[in-house]
Amino acid sequence: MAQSVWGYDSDNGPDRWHENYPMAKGDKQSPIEINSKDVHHDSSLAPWHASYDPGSAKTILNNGRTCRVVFDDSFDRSVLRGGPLTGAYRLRQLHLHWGSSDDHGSEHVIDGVKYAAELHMVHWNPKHGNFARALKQPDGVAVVGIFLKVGKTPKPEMKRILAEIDNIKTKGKEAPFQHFDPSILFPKSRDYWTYHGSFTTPPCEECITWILLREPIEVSSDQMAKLRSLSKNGENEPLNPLVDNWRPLQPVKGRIVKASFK
Ligand SMILES: NS(=O)(=O)c1ccc(NCc2ccco2)cc1
Ligand SMILES: [Zn+2]
Repeated sequence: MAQSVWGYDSDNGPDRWHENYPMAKGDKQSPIEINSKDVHHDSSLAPWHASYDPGSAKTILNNGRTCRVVFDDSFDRSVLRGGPLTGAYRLRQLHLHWGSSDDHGSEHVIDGVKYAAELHMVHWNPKHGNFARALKQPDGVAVVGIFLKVGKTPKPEMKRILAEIDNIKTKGKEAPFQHFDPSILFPKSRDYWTYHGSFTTPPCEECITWILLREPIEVSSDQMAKLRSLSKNGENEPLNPLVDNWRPLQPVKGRIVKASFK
């Protein structure tokens, strides 16, 4: 019987990840709840800057666990700098986590508020040579997290990603996705929280400097429904909707969350 690959179902979900990925029980795991009363305003925190080359966008895929856009990270082509980071981190991919309804789906929770989805832009530190080595370092990876809040108006900048979903409905499907600058997805404000944590999926390595944007972007309920039309299953398998691909909250274990704003 093939070992059940990790996922979000009862037999392979977050409570069992530690069986194959021991880091899942570490003391710097993500996501966490951000409680504004416990946050430290750090006036020394610099603003962060993304300079992304739209030509670095390559493909969009459904891996059965999320929808992911992949970028060319073979040189410093699309990079994130500043904020809590030292040096330029290369953009490797972006993906999302979402719920089965609009009232939940984000991984991080802010003062008890769960958003409908959370978008992650994953960057790695080239001083470590490659992504595989970077994920073994505490300063190896930086993820910008953007919350998606359901409102009356659709987010136009999400339309290209959502339009591509019809071509990647089932697990393993991939399509070209070019000429895309993901910084169009950023909200107006650059305010952020930052803390040290982990991948929110296996291998759960504690290599991430999280940069969570305070201002959510607004999407429509129809746009969320489009995201939920993705399937976990492969083309000729029974329908298994790709929803609720979020990890539950993990223990903060004394970590300090810093805010760039008062
Ligand atoms: N949700 S997330 O932003 O923390 C995140 C980001 C990237 C990975 N990558 C997983 C991986 C590690 C080695 C190969 O592939 C996993 C999770
Ligand atoms: Zn993620």
